[in-house]
Amino acid sequence: MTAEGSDFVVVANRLPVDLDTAPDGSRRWKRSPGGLVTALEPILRNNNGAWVGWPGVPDVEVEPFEDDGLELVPVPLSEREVADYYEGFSNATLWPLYHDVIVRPVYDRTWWEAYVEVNRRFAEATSTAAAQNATVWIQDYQLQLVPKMLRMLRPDLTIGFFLHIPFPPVELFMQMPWRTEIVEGLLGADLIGFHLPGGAQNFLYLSRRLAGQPTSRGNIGVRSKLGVVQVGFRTVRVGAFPISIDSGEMDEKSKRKSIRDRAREIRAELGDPKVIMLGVDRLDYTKGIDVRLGAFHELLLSEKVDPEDVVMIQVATPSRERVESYRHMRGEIESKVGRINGEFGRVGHPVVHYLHRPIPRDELIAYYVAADVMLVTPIRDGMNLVAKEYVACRSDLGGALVLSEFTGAAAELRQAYQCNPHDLDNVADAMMAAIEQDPEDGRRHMRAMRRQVLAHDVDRWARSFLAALDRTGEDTAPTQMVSNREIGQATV
Ligand SMILES: O=P(O)(O)OC[C@H]1O[C@H](O[C@H]2O[C@H](CO)[C@@H](O)[C@H](O)[C@H]2O)[C@H](O)[C@@H](O)[C@@H]1O
Ligand SMILES: Cc1cn([C@@H]2O[C@H](COP(=O)(O)OP(=O)(O)O)[C@@H](O)[C@H]2O)c(=O)[nH]c1=O
Repeated sequence: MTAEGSDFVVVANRLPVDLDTAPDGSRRWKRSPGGLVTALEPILRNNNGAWVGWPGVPDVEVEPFEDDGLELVPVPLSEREVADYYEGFSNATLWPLYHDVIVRPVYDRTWWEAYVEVNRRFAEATSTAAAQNATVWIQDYQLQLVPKMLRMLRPDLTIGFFLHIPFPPVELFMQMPWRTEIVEGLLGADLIGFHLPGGAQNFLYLSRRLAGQPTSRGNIGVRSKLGVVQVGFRTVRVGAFPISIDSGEMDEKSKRKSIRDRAREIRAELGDPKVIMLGVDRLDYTKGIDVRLGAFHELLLSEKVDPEDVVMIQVATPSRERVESYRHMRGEIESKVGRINGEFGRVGHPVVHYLHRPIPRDELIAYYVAADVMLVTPIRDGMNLVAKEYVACRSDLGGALVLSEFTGAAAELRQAYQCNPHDLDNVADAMMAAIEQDPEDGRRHMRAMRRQVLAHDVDRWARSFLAALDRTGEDTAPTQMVSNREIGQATV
């Protein structure tokens, strides 16, 4: 970053590095492996870029610093703010509300006040980091007020916002006591991106309804046919840009001899079962880990699968452990695993292998290569990158993907064994179909899914969003608009 600031700034709840504490108490920065970092890093480097975010631990004051050509701007959070803004409003209010109210959202004024205060701090840090006329890209539900706050501080900036989780329909969003503030906060951006056209369409409707702004008519497309909200003299674009992974890198890594050897070793360690089923998730109630365990249990009880032939590995990375609903769910899942193993396991041969820790990247790829059936059964998920990673790792065209219809990925991976996670029989049937798939059909399905994932990688996602953001300043032909007056004030 020059004294004048950076020309391209990414703003996210977390920095691309976390401040890690070693056992001896010393601290060092540890790079996060996430797809967002991989996608944006080259763009940031080539554009004199900066990243504004929280260092991942409370109560640390760190000055902005350069990391490998990238300017990092830490936003400190106190212990109280982590509790109220991150664990509270972000993950016990917004997260459940935006994921179909799977658990009941908590609406707490103190949390809301912390959310406003932290969003303001992010907006101020970004305002300082950005050069004149810079492009700023704000990420996700933790920072929905930043677009408006930042526009007030810096009207010269081009501002994009991307939501990584679903955007709920009016029937659910109207629960939110601060619903108008959130919609107006987002409308500070020039372009607002969602994974799916449905989320974008929900937002257009709520802009009309809550902010009283006229919006475009007609359906929003995928990376095309953007919607429009007219906010005074400003035109805000709304679009669908499904995120993806670095599929080329995953594909390349999965072909390495070391990974393939490790995959064989994993199968041997499991006692060479006929079928390995795999789940890889953060331990989150949205992910439907309980659903797949329940369906597997039914298949064992009905003797449709033999515990001598089929094993399941469930990786469940610790997540948001101080939030009550996460603690509760952990207990439920672990007792279900215990019950299945108690009923169907043998000494030294559990049927469900449960790992409650993060798995390093290369080991994860070896799991994907080893797994005959990948289980992705969320009740609701913005995208689900794990489903795409599995497909990217199957250059052998082996394996089968069981995929919930309620993930963003389901819109692209049509050849998966799709299922309704609310219908246990349907999930069990999809699991059976995947276990018993005809190898030639399996190869055909996998080939089609790989074509989709390899052609639409995370780089394409970032570029398509940024190209659309770049065009927001251009004059376009007038769009047919609809205002609140025309639709009337519908009730929830
Ligand atoms: O930062 P945490 O609280 O530990 O949570 C991790 C991230 O979880 C969420 O991921 C979402 O984004 C993915 C990529 O777009 C998408 O595939 C997935 O469906 C979403 O759940 C969250 O949105 C991130 O902000 C968190 O950092
Ligand atoms: C369990 C586990 C996961 N990963 C990596 O994390 C992301 C998860 O992304 P997804 O969209 O599926 O879901 P959330 O963002 O968590 O809601 C994916 O890239 C996984 O490979 C990991 O690296 N290590 C793990 O143990």
